Amino acid sequence: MTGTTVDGTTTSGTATRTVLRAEAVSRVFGSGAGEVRALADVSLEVAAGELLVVVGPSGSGKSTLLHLLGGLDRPTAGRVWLDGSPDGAAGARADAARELSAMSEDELHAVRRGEIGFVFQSFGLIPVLSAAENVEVPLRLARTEPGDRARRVAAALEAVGLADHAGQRPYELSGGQQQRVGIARALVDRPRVLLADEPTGQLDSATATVVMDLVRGLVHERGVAAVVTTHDPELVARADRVLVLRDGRLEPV
Ligand SMILES: Nc1ncnc2c1ncn2[C@@H]1O[C@H](COP(=O)(O)OP(=O)(O)OP(=O)(O)O)[C@@H](O)[C@H]1O
Repeated sequence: MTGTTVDGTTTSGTATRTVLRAEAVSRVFGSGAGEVRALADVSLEVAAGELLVVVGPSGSGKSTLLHLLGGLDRPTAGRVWLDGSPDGAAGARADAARELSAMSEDELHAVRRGEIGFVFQSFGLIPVLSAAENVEVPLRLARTEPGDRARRVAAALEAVGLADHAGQRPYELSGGQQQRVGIARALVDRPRVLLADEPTGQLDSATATVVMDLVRGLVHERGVAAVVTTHDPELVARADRVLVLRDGRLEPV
């Protein structure tokens, strides 16, 4: 299994690098009368440095899509690829693509830990740990050397404007600050993909805008392929591209 990336091209012809790709992905929960088709035939691509925002009403399948893209769940049909296309489309090299949806649990675990950063609506911080210790968690799991860990945690907190709050615990921080810790934690191990499920859902609209601007800046600066779901129409303006989900299907753009 290679870690090589792929060079593709967008429809506009600008050279980009596709990092994440879903091909005709469907997810059905339950069976018989209780069957729920949460996603139906969804295809998308996300490029390095691109902020893709997915909007849609409650129950339209946004979380389900993010779970499939992040290898937290497997599609009932269709495939999810990291690093481009399986068939050489758009200039991609076939041998560079890795099918997330076909990986073993161990492989998925390694990919999730090393290549994908997750941000959650409820922040997901560990209450007894300081901001710095929370950010450090992925580096500890990756067995990063302590000196390097300290440097990278400091840089990540600096990047989200929280250098002066490193020692504070989550309950001593505002909601917006807690989510900035969540973003620092998601990015500290330099993932190539960032997946954020309603990251501003618990924030007031002014704070939500600040947090989304921060995500946008970091995604562009670091060349991360990002997918963010939201209900908030204000945040759509921050997207490089917007997809609309309705009843598990992508609406035509
Ligand atoms: N584990 C599950 N078992 C059964 N049904 C599920 C499961 N997860 C999601 N669903 C159903 O799939 C559909 C899509 O749910 P999903 O959580 O993806 O929507 P969403 O767009 O993220 O909603 P929200 O904006 O309210 O978070 C819903 O009908 C939901 O009830």
